[in-house]
Amino acid sequence: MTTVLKTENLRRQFGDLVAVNDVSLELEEDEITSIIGPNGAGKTTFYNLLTGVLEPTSGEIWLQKDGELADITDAPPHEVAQSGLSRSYQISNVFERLTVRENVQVARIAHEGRTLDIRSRAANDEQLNADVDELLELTNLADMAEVTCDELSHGEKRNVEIALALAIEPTVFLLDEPTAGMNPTETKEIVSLIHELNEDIDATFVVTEHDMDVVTDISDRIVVLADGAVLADGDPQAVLSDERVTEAYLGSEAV
Ligand SMILES: Nc1ncnc2c1ncn2[C@@H]1O[C@H](COP(=O)(O)OP(=O)(O)OP(=O)(O)O)[C@@H](O)[C@H]1O
Repeated sequence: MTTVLKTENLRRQFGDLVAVNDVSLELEEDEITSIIGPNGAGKTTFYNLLTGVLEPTSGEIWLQKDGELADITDAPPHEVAQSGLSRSYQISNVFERLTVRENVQVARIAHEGRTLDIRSRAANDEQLNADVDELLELTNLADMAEVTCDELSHGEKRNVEIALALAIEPTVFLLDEPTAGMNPTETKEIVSLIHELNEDIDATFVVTEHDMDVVTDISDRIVVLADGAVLADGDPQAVLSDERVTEAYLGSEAV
């Protein structure tokens, strides 16, 4: 097994409150890991640390790049993304007035713009179009490529957000509550898309999700955070039948 993302004693305090408490995790290539926990457990803070949105109080973050783990602890968000850690937000992040295709093109150009000069960009338009077509196919958006995003349903927009996150060719893909605000049909569709993507692309998925049916369906591994620390970690059945996990959720809202 190859470790693609590693945290070592990762900690974040807000004053005296320890939101993430010395979390050490190693995430393995090609696995879907769900990070769950009751409200206030530290999931969002942990994600914000991984993506460079927040600076850790202490500890380290390592991401696989070119076959080696690189220290990204102090990298700002754009550098973290450029290094291969991509995040799809639960809050809609698309340009409403652009078509689906244009949105994906913009994301792809923004990614390539960091690595190619203008002359080679122009020469690479064909490649760009091929890459965009592939991203649209992967995310089941080929049929609605020319539709402007303000005409899409909530579920369809989520697919666009996923396409945008995939445009940077991530090594690790963080999905932040992918089914939030979705109806049962949309939820089913996004779950099957996650399964398909896991087969089709070479990325490791990390998911935070409140819907436990979804968590059970998609996860190879579940990590439970409680009070900022890892309470349980491992095989979904074992973790979900762990009494400590049930207790952690007692008294908090249902997951
Ligand atoms: N910017 C902040 N300033 C102060 N306290 C914060 C801040 N952000 C988070 N916290 C606190 O840190 C703890 C962890 O919060 P966090 O949002 O990471 O949990 P969560 O697991 O994502 O919760 P939820 O499932 O409700 O979104 C909570 O006690 C929260 O109040």
